[in-house]
Amino acid sequence: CVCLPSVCSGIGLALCERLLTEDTQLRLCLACRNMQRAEAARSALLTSHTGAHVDLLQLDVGSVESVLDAAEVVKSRYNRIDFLYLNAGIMPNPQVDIRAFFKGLFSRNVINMFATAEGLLTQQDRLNSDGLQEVFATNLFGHFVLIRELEPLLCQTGHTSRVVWTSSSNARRSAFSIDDIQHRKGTEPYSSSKYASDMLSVALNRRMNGQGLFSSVVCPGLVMTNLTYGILPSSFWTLIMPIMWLIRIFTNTFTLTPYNGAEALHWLFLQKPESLDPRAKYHSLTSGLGTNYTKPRQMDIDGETADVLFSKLLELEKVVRRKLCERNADNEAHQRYLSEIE
Ligand SMILES: NC(=O)C1=CN([C@@H]2O[C@H](COP(=O)(O)OP(=O)(O)OC[C@H]3O[C@@H](n4cnc5c(N)ncnc54)[C@H](OP(=O)(O)O)[C@@H]3O)[C@@H](O)[C@H]2O)C=CC1
Ligand SMILES: CC(C)CCC[C@@H](C)[C@H]1CC[C@H]2C3=C(CC[C@]12C)[C@@]1(C)CCC(=O)C[C@@H]1CC3
Repeated sequence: CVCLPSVCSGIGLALCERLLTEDTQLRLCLACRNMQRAEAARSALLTSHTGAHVDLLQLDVGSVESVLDAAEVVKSRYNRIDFLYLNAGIMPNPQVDIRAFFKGLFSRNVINMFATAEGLLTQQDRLNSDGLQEVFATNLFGHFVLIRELEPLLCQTGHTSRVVWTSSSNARRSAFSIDDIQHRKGTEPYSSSKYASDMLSVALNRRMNGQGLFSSVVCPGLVMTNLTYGILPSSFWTLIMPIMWLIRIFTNTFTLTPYNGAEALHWLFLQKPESLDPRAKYHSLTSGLGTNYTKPRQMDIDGETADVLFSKLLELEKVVRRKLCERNADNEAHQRYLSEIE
């Protein structure tokens, strides 16, 4: 079984198409927060792959309660998970620093700026219903809790299983602080959460390879999806498309289509886990002539800090679970009270 949160659109949906083309016998489980969109994604997949086995699962990865409920359903449906693609990601209220953009345009750093958006992007985050920073909760913590809950299906004797994170070239060490893992204080929660997911992948490999669980990180490049249409309107992107094709000659990170962006995710599916580098980020790249390929680059991560992050996430998980239990007990008490005064 291949479980994919979240694939209603963009890179995730393109990956599903590619996986089904690769192996018609796959059993896919699309985990999405919006079931209408999930149904639409399933119909689209079944139109191009008649007879494919595609299940749906309701999952809001930004809510711990939803993650716990979804994990129960998965455990009741499947005996084993071979691949868990952790693809859900948000970038709320993005702001492009126009001044920094023009300054960067005439600097030596220009290619790096286009590849990583370093110094260009900030976001405004908020608290979710669990009291967590929303970007951290969605891009990292929900996935962490999901892996923890699905451990029995992922770590089975005699089998290897894979966790694959859709990270970003925007993940930057300087945006992340081990003393503020949720990025409560900064203005780059997206970059921080993606760097944290890179670290978590390293920590998972350090802890779980012995139990047959292998984690990898992917960067899809710059892809036109709902996420990028949230940064600048689609009409703008369409207008500057010729410039983007031109930039692609200098940086192969402008993969642009979801199909191209899913290259490294697809490539990883075909690799033996033992042959992969636990500290590499696998980049989807597209050449000026439109050829897709995957290239690993070493991540700027130290293993000890990655272990500290893992421990902090375990601690936070405990706290959130306790809060959830208290909230449910309160709700039950309130329901009892309401029925008594009826
Ligand atoms: N586009 C790009 O240039 C790049 C994208 N990425 C990463 O790629 C991944 C996919 O993004 P992309 O395809 O571009 O953009 P999309 O917005 O198309 O895809 C994001 C997916 O995440 C889902 N999602 C968001 N929040 C939640 C949630 N709380 N629970 C469940 N699902 C959720 C969305 O579901 P819904 O349909 O309900 O909104 C959607 O299916 C993200 O992790 C992103 O950070 C990384 C680098 C570059
Ligand atoms: C002429 C145009 C190409 C001008 C566009 C400038 C910026 C809006 C973009 C330059 C680099 C881009 C980029 C991203 C968003 C848009 C840019 C900042 C991402 C941050 C999108 C999400 C990611 O995960 C990584 C991308 C890196 C590059």
